[in-house]
Amino acid sequence: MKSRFITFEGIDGAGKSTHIAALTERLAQGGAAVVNTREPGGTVLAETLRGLFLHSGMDSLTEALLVFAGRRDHLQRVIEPALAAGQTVLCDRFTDASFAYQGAGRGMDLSILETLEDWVQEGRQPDLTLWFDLPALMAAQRRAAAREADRFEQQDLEFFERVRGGYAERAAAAPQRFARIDASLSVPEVAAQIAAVMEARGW
Ligand SMILES: Nc1ncnc2c1ncn2[C@@H]1O[C@H](COP(=O)(O)OP(=O)(O)O)[C@@H](O)[C@H]1O
Ligand SMILES: Cc1cn([C@H]2C[C@H](O)[C@@H](COP(=O)(O)OP(=O)(O)O)O2)c(=O)[nH]c1=O
Repeated sequence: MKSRFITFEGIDGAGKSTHIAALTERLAQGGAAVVNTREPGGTVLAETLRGLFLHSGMDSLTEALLVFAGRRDHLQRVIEPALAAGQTVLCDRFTDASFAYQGAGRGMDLSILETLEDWVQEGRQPDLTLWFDLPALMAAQRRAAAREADRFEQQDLEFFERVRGGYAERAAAAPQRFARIDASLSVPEVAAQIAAVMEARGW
């Protein structure tokens, strides 16, 4: 079976988790072997780094080094073996998040992130990135209703609008890979957009 690497991106509270579950079921019904994973995290080592990343204060370069170290381990131990076995990998966040959060959000030099991306991924890119786009205010309202904020989620609306802009830049630079989903709509409407993207690819 043909492997597929699909990533889910967007600001916190955009609806990624909600739709990963639904897409997993849809793909599994179609006979795909689906691997669900996430970043930061996805391996024992990377989950340890995730704990540090989410809960300790640090500068943006340190954040990027931690998250790309975890990504390397995640690629080697989980993502590449699954793709080699013809499986479908659904990953909640990947490198676009580093460009959006550390780059656009925290102002880190994008050329350093590009270098890390080249070193760590050795050319590997997602086959499809579903970008859940919605205004920062709406995402904050959904988060507030749902859960307690972690270190990143406590940032202000301006930060999340910058992150959103970072995703928009990545999407413009890779229009074949990215599909923008209007995440401000209802859950069924968002699900319909995702289904249309998948159908357009024959998936
Ligand atoms: N389209 C939607 N409309 C309204 N609420 C939504 C929608 N999608 C998700 N939610 C709710 O918003 C909150 C954040 O969604 P979640 O899927 O956890 O986002 P993420 O994984 O992107 O942070 C959850 O309480 C979820 O039930
Ligand atoms: C993958 C990645 C995530 N992050 C941030 C985005 C999120 O705020 C946080 C991950 O938290 P997580 O709880 O996984 O996100 P979500 O709210 O979508 O469930 O880490 C980065 O800053 N850089 C990265 O490279």
